[in-house]
Amino acid sequence: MSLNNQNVKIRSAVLGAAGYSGAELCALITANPFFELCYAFASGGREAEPLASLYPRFQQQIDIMVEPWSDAFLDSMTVDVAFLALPHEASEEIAPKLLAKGIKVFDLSGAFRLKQAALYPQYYGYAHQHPELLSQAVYSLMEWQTAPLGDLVSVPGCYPTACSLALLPVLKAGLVTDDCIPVISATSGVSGAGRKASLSTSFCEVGLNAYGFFKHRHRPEIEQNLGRKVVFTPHLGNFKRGILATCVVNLKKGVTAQQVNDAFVAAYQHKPLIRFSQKSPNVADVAGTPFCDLFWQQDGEQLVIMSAIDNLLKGAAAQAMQAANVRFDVPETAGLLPGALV
Ligand SMILES: NC(=O)C1=CN([C@@H]2O[C@H](COP(=O)(O)OP(=O)(O)OC[C@H]3O[C@@H](n4cnc5c(N)ncnc54)[C@H](OP(=O)(O)O)[C@@H]3O)[C@@H](O)[C@H]2O)C=CC1
Ligand SMILES: CC(=O)N[C@@H](CCC(=O)OP(=O)(O)O)C(=O)O
Repeated sequence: MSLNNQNVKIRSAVLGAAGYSGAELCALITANPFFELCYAFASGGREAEPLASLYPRFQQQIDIMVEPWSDAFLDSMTVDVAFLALPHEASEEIAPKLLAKGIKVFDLSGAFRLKQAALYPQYYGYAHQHPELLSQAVYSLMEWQTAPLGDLVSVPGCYPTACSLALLPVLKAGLVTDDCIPVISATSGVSGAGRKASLSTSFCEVGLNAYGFFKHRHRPEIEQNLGRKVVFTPHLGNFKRGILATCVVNLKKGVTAQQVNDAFVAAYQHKPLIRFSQKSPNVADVAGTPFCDLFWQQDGEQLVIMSAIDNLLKGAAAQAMQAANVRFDVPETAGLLPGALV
């Protein structure tokens, strides 16, 4: 389906619009001349409310009601695409119903990211109810995606986006030793945990701590992307948005700085949402933007790669928008550049 015509807008719904990444999506769709935000939904458990009342920064910018979701909308709403910014299990339940209605689905949760259903109980804590969809879902790390996106698009996780964009250039270029297990430490801002209240993410509790040692659900996703084992340790930091990932690998003997540089240039020279930093990237410089900032330092056979993204944008909503732009054959950065609405 090609709709490269601003008069025929791609009719869109956002489920989970009351949450952090869903609200960002509402803003990006509104800013995109090729898409029309037709519906915004929250869970069934609340009253309809303007998005601008849930997020006052959208006053006089986005005029849409956030409605309580019910399956009745499956029959009444007319849209081309639904963006799901829902808990994993809710996405898993709702996505097949939308697909059955002929609606393209871009899912921001982890429900369809892993190819092996057997990993879901271990890393997500539940057995997958629709394993048949895992092979159909196309994973949209767009800088590396070459296959067509299809009807069910699984948008990468925030940490896997930061880490995979950092590591894939040198891995794909064959510069890393075969037995190297990349070591990744990544710190996320608190919006990574979503808008719902919880003690561990409340203002007085958050400092800087690691969590999820070896067991975090993003570990198998990163390993699936890289094709090798990793040691992945996420951290929670006391800032609102952004992820800074530090990735360490061993290079093959004799790999030069020029070869490393060339690998990054070859991978990203035509990728508009990747920026090379001149010094260690700072989450403050990517917050509110759809960019991934990369920086690397080499000492002999050791390479450290730093990656910074906004977890809610390049790590979620902007990446979904980027994929939807490509899926519907409109400019890849429509609605994303020059700046996201924040
Ligand atoms: N936050 C982040 O940095 C990132 C998040 N993601 C993923 O995106 C998804 C959303 O995350 P986030 O925005 O943080 O989450 P939030 O907790 O901020 O928002 C979740 C939204 O989903 C709605 N919802 C919850 N359950 C249901 C249901 N059963 N049916 C319909 N709607 C429901 C909520 O409605 P209500 O408000 O009424 O409760 C809310 O609007 C998650 O899967 C997350 O893993 C992906 C990348 C990064
Ligand atoms: C700080 C924080 O809690 N971050 C979340 C990850 C963000 C997220 O929602 O995960 P997805 O990218 O898979 O959707 C976590 O560690 O579970």
